[in-house]
Amino acid sequence: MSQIDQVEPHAIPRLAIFTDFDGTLVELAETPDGIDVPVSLAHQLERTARELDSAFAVLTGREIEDIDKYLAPLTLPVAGAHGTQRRRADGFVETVDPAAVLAAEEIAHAIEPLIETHPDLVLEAKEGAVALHYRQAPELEDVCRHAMEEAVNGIPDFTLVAGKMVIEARPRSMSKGTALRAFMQEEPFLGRLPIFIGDDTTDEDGFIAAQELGGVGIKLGEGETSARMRIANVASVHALLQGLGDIVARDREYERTH
Ligand SMILES: O=P(O)(O)OC[C@H]1O[C@H](O[C@H]2O[C@H](CO)[C@@H](O)[C@H](O)[C@H]2O)[C@H](O)[C@@H](O)[C@@H]1O
Repeated sequence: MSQIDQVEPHAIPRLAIFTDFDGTLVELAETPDGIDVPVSLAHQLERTARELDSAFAVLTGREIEDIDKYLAPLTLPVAGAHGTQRRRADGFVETVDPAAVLAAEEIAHAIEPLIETHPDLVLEAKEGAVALHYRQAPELEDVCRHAMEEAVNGIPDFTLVAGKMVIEARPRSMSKGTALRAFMQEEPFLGRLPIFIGDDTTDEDGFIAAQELGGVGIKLGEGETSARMRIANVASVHALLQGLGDIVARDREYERTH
């Protein structure tokens, strides 16, 4: 037994951890499919989730099936497509609003001709959301914004959000904030203190929700934010998750042995 194991731990609040995916758990890449996801990531997240009694969820702009593909065989609670999709901790997948699915299809359809003209743009047609990426053609940012504005014009239930080299359309009523609040009303999140870690403007709703529920938002990198805390980079996020898991494990071990 090391010296630290003999020191009585301070009672830490029971935590619920929520994290963004791109730019937070994995480094950004030129294209959505180009990300490098180390095999060790799923192992690390599995361990952190286990220490937190599964009160660990990913809130992402990607679809749930995309996250599952990158973290297989791990299946976590996930809110996908900016809160449009949600898989609860008990594995139940909520039905996506059919009106949102149809509207997203309509928006994607309207953008297709632009992609044919500019093959460097990437269109992601998701269940209930649409992303138009211009990372490989930054000079087309305004063209993309105008095209997306026109595409959502006449769909009052949808709004646009600007992320990192991407313009996304999603239902107005859905966000990472609504998803975080929904998780927090359910086991095993209920009664815990929420922490949300993210890097982008699309994470702001999540920071605000976590903080309104008494928790903390942690912003990775620079830029204006509502988050009360900051973290430097993806490696630091991995270290933080590992460290929080270690603290909870140590508390549990201390209770077991004293
Ligand atoms: O909420 P997130 O998990 O951060 O997802 C936001 C979007 O991430 C992806 O796009 C971003 O990452 C790509 C890969 O690094 C990068 O090429 C792109 O420029 C970024 O915007 C994803 O493709 C989108 O569907 C997510 O909404």
